[in-house]
Amino acid sequence: MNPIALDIRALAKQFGAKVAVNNVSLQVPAGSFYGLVGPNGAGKTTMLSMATGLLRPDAGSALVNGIDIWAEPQAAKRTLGVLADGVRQFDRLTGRQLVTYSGLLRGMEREEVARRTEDLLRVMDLASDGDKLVVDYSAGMTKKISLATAMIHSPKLLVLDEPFEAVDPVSAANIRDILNDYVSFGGTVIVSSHVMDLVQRMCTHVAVIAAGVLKAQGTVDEVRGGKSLEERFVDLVGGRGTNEGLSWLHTS
Ligand SMILES: Nc1ncnc2c1ncn2[C@@H]1O[C@H](COP(=O)(O)OP(=O)(O)OP(=O)(O)O)[C@@H](O)[C@H]1O
Repeated sequence: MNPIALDIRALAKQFGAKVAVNNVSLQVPAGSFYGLVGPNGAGKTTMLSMATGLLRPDAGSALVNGIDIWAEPQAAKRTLGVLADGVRQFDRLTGRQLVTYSGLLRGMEREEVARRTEDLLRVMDLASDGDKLVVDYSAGMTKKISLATAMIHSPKLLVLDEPFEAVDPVSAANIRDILNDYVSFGGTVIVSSHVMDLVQRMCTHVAVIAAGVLKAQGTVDEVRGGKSLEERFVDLVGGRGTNEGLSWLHTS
């Protein structure tokens, strides 16, 4: 097994004059539960999109389990499951059809796909909505069905952009259990999140990114250095604003 599940090497991306990701290198150890945190617009989605073959970088490369995602996309993607942020699903399919389609697309046997699809619908608490069109799903249901499509082929590495956003607490706890179990049996998970408390409790490692630049990476304990992750995060990304607030919003 490659000791580095995701090796991000000097990735860079600019949109017009805006530098979204500025020469970021990051090593995600195999078997880790890796959190990626940063303020809004920090470049997390852009970096993960480049590292998973969704967005072509201006410079740099990314190796998934030792395979260059842009040089050998098919081989690299075989070992990878991705929950992308804001990418549209084929939402005229039902949830059951979408997960099934995702498994068949990966070249899996139909019977195995059917078995895993039912398992995934059950653990995502979507069994009774499996025959509903995805376009009619709520935001949280869409997130959960997208997660199911990312997991059906049992990849070695799961890259999940904001997997808990819009998901109810019971479903989130179920998903956390599944991911913990997956990691304890050798899988690697990368999650981006804004919830510091969750990352501190759930992850073994964390990277902090702000304004396209990597500010810190390491084990959660190394990065937080005796403080809470939230306090450390505020230190690293420049602290809280000291503006005067919105006095016109005070109604009395
Ligand atoms: N397709 C695009 N065209 C132009 N600018 C873009 C594009 N995608 C991202 N950006 C810009 O790049 C920067 C990084 O955006 P990105 O979505 O990667 O941030 P993020 O860390 O995922 O933010 P959030 O936590 O709010 O989801 C932002 O300034 C954003 O406006």
